[in-house]
Amino acid sequence: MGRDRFAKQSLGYLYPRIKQSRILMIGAGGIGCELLKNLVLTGFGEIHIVDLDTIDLSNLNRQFLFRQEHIKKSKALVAKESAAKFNPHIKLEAHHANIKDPQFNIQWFQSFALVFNALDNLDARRHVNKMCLAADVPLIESGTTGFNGQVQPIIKGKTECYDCSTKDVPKSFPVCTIRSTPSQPIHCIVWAKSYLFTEMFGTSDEETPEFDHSEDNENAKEIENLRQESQALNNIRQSMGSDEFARKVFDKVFKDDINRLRSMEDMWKTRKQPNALDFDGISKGASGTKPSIAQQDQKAWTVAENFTVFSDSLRRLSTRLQTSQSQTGIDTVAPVLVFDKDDEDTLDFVAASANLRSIIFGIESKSKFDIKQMAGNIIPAIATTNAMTASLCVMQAFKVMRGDIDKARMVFLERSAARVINSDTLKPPNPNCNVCGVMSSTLIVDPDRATLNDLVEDVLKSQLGYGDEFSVNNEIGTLYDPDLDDNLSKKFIDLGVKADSFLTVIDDDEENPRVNLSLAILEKTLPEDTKAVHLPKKLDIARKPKDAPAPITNGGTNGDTNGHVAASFVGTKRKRSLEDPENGQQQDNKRGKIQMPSKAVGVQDDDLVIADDSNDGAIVIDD
Ligand SMILES: Nc1ncnc2c1ncn2[C@@H]1O[C@H](COP(=O)(O)OP(=O)(O)OP(=O)(O)O)[C@@H](O)[C@H]1O
Ligand SMILES: [Zn+2]
Repeated sequence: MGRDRFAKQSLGYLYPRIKQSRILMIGAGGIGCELLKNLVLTGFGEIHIVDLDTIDLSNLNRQFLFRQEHIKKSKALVAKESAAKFNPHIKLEAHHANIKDPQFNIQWFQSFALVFNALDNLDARRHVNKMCLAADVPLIESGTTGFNGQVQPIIKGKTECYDCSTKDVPKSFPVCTIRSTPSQPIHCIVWAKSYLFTEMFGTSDEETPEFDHSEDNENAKEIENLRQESQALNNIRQSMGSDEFARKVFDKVFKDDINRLRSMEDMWKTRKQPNALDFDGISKGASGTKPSIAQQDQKAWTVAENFTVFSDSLRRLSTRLQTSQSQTGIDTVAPVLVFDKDDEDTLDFVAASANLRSIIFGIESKSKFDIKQMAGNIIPAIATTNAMTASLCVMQAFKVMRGDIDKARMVFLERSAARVINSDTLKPPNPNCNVCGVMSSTLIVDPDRATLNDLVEDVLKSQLGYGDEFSVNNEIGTLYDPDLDDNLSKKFIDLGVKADSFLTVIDDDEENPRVNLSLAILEKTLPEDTKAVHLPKKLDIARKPKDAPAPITNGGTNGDTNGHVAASFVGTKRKRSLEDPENGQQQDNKRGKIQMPSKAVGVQDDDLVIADDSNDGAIVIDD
């Protein structure tokens, strides 16, 4: 019996098309492993897999294409090898890379019939959404969080895109709660992970996404105090490796800082006063406790046990940092350590430090296991949810491939609803969406000659008839508007506008503005006697609908919502959210104005100025 007999029977005329289709799957993690198995067994002819990560022990419980012997190997490559065994007739291609790498440009996306997202972060999702819109390739977006799952087919011009609705924000906490008045274990965990660990082993001037700066006026004093304390900790960091190091750190954060806080009497009128810890007393009591207590991760440790794990992990981390520092040349950037919930040394340090702080403030201590979940922002990933979601992705893909867009659905997996699987019709594109509610075109640019002025004068004003009120923006901010004409004479390359990047033209005409114009840069050497910037074909740009819903600002979507393709999971989130360094970089084209460093163009000596970066949202947890 042929292996494709049942597929042929159930898919009918679609089957030959599936067999000839070249498709792309991004992410080979929880959903990706299940999805790849489905795609291979369905018989898609050529499948490309992109994943930037390597296999971790913690993936093995649910990412069934991976085994113990694959740990530390490329997810994309191992997934390809494992899945190839299910169906030898399929051509599989693995890319161990970030989907944002320039090699994955619009032309490359255009070579696929369908794209599947099996990602875990907002930034990559938004990027793929944009690329699929630019390439006009249907995208099946998916995500899971615990028992919840969601699948969203996205088709340019016909359905909402990933960015048509606003997304959840990551949790952050007022600085004063973290620094002075913690009242929950999470406050102490954030302090240990984002403040103490970073000050000791990381780069201390990092912007901490878990700190809410939205009330910075009120918090200004707290922030100044925190800065002074950081400076003092930095001085202590210089004695890393000495016998006195553990005592110095301990006395600073668990005694001196606490005593200073205690002396601020007003603060404790309505709250329980914290109690400083005594190094010598605890150290004596901990003399019989072995560092192996750190392996007991299911129980809440005693003060002595926390002290032992704190001292031992401080020593382990110090040795690691000093070893890598000694192996680094003088000219290179000093190495730092980064918190990773799967890195035992960093987790031990954060768990013990957080618990010692909890003890000081009379807050319940947590087990290392619990702290791992909280510090890693984890809602446990559930294999069954991933498997069900992956199967729903394929079901929706069939509808898209048949051209039955009106039958395609946004599908939800939920625990709370009467039915586990629920669906909703796909909404039309939001006309005010900054990503898809736009006119798209390529812009052909001669990189040796093209200036911003060529775009503004020749193309936008002369050819397309824009008035005076409009701006030209890229991912970082505004390059041109009526009040910012300094960049006009600069070349695209000096402004960082490269091949395959995007420019957005926003019409600010008060009467009848055009929809946003998204220009994908295509570099080409053009004959000297032709214009250095031009459009490949004439554009007829629609005007913004007058009665459209309020514009989506995307303010506050600076964090990962993980599986959340729509607002239905608001309030929940999984890991990677706070660690993702690029969260939300592309969220708002108009967030800041940019003047390029003059060195690049040899005019004046301006520095890079990014102003008005005020759109980052935050959920504030009350004390
Ligand atoms: N920009 C990107 N380019 C390519 N792959 C990406 C990108 N961002 C995330 N991924 C991949 O998407 C996958 C998402 O899978 P999943 O949500 O199961 O995460 P995981 O890292 O495998 O597991 P967990 O985070 O639960 O330990 C990961 O394998 C991750 O490496
Ligand atoms: Zn959209």
